[in-house]
Amino acid sequence: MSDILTVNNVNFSYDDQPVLKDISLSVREGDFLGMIGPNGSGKTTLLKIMLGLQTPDSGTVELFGEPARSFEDGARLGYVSQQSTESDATMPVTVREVVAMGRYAHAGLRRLSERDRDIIDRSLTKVGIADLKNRRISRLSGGQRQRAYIARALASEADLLALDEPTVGVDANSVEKFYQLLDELNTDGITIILIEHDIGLLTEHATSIACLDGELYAHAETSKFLKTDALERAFSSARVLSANAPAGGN
Ligand SMILES: Nc1ncnc2c1ncn2[C@@H]1O[C@H](COP(=O)(O)OP(=O)(O)OP(=O)(O)O)[C@@H](O)[C@H]1O
Repeated sequence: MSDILTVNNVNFSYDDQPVLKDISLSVREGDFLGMIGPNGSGKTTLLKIMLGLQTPDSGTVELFGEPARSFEDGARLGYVSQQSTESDATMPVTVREVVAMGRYAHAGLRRLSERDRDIIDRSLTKVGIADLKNRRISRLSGGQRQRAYIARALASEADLLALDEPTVGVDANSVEKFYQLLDELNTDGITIILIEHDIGLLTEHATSIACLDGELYAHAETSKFLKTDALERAFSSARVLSANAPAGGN
């Protein structure tokens, strides 16, 4: 399998506050990469840089062989950001309309075709919320809403799905079902990058794990990662880049 995303020597600061230091890693087609690290360790920032949504101070990122910042085929990417930051969560649109937005990445301004509508319906069914399609997105639970955003990515026929702590506030039973869905999508060939604080879930589902706290402590296949001391170092040591970094915040 070839690399679809490469990060080379990336550094990033917010104002004068260093957040990422000399990060290099690659993601191969078909990977299920889990990213873990303490609060405020730079995971969300790195994910945004990987997707070309934020520009590093130095270093390069290539997405599907192109510089990530100028990558234009948004339909190939599905990004499910932290729940609170989704702006359409409060808009008066139905679940089906949100999912249809993924299809407009292909259809542009033309009317949706029979095939487009079929793909939208299949995406809703795949994530298990077909029965909620006429409900307003704002009336869904957090877990249901995350599924709607994944359906939107499926409708755009994304090759890469990036999720930032998608199951925060979701009950344990639904978390397990959610991860089963991710496993299925990964088996279907979709590459997944996911930020998750639960190492147990990553051990069970991710094919590789990256641990960071400003710098990258380790990135390896899951079984090899578990033999490293990366988690211990990242979660027990003082902050590498700044002892005063505030926790959390996005
Ligand atoms: N827009 C911003 N402006 C200034 N500082 C920011 C901004 N966004 C994040 N930060 C800071 O950058 C650091 C890394 O934040 P980031 O959200 O990438 O970490 P994270 O590992 O995803 O955290 P969490 O696990 O808490 O979600 C934190 O110290 C955070 O306070």
